[in-house]
Amino acid sequence: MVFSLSKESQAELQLFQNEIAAANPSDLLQFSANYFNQRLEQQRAFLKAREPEFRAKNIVLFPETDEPLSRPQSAQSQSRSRSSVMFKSPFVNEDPHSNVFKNGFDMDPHEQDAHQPLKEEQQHGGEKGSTPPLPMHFNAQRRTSVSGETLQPNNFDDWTPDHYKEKSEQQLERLEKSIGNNFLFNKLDSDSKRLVINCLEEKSVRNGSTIIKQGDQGDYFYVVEQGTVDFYVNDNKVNSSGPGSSFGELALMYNSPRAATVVATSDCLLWALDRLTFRKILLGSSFKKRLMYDDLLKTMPVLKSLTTYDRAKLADALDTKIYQPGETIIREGDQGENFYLIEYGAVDVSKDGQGVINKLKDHDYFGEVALLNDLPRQATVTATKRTKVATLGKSGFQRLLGPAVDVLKLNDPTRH
Ligand SMILES: Nc1ncnc2c1ncn2[C@@H]1O[C@@H]2COP(=O)(O)O[C@H]2[C@H]1O
Ligand SMILES: Nc1ncnc2c1ncn2[C@@H]1O[C@@H]2COP(=O)(O)O[C@H]2[C@H]1O
Repeated sequence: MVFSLSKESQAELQLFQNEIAAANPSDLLQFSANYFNQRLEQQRAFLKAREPEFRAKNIVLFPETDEPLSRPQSAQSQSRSRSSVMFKSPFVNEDPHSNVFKNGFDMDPHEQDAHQPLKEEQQHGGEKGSTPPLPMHFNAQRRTSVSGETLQPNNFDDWTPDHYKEKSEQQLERLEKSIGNNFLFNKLDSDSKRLVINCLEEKSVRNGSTIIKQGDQGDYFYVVEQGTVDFYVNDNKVNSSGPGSSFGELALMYNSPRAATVVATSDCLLWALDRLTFRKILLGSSFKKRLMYDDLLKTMPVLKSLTTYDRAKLADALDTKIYQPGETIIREGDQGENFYLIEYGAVDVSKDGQGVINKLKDHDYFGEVALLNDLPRQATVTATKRTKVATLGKSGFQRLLGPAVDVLKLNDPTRH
């Protein structure tokens, strides 16, 4: 029998396949569970924000149940159900998701599932301003995980719906022009993009005013539509940026104080996104790489001197590769293109005529000698176990390692 899937289902499956191809998960079931949980939570967040609109059309998205999901729970039952939705992987280090959510971000466990991988653009949104079509047999309240607790609508109790305001056609047009192609939005599916756009708040800022003060708590993430801003760290100007750029993500990502002061250097038109929407929607998509690599970069001794900002920029430029035992990663004499950070695994470093001269493992690095000295590869590097590496291209190596380059030079194994 031949099954014919709807276009929507085919698109969904294609996106899912893309995610698998990109992440190459070692634990496929874990990955799939997290992925679809995330999809469902996104859909729910989107619908929750638009609930009044649906109600006006007599569509009940979140019907009352006999056993209200929002009832207060005993501490014991809470902790039981929380742990059951965490989808703990038996492969810990090898699960790409375990790195994303190893509590390194001080996240509420309720928030964690929201940051699993997202998918590329999906084409099933309704027209602008109209109620999006619902799948047949749609039930927004449907359970999503073993206990369902993480994804219940009441998890959005702290969601501030007053931030959600349908944008006018004119505002949408402006947004599309100024930030529609921004990397922040490229990775969002149409529902999430719409949700984020409708949660943006327009802010006009006068030339010379301070938008963010270093050390303050983070409340909003900003995208610049018009104007320019300067960034100061400890009163030293470190950066400036203009239309289409964004700032203010670090404090929201890491729950840390603002890392810089941001001052308008002309009259500015900004779009501000509240912390919770940022964390629920943007963090797991647009900033996915930062989450993925944060643990690795924070624990690598050679990168100790980098600031949070440096690490974030570095993470943006990294890619993941997995090598099987016996696979050659670098061949002696070749031209150097990448620098490698070992997330987990083991490699042998060998030289023609000398055999194995070094062994490297988790959180070590290699491939720097050719890039630092503009030389051919000085040794062959071969995986001896399944090895996951983060790679950094030559131009990123030269731009993004900052003070870590001095440490690499000092430790150059060919120096003596
Ligand atoms: N060199 C820099 N160091 C720290 N923050 C910077 C730098 N350049 C730009 N920024 C931005 O300034 C923002 C200040 O607030 P956040 O720390 O939330 O996020 C910060 C970054 O988005
Ligand atoms: N003793 C060593 N001699 C040369 N390369 C080494 C040695 N130990 C580790 N390596 C790594 O092996 C890598 C091979 O490629 P590169 O020469 O770019 O950079 C080299 C170093 O990162």
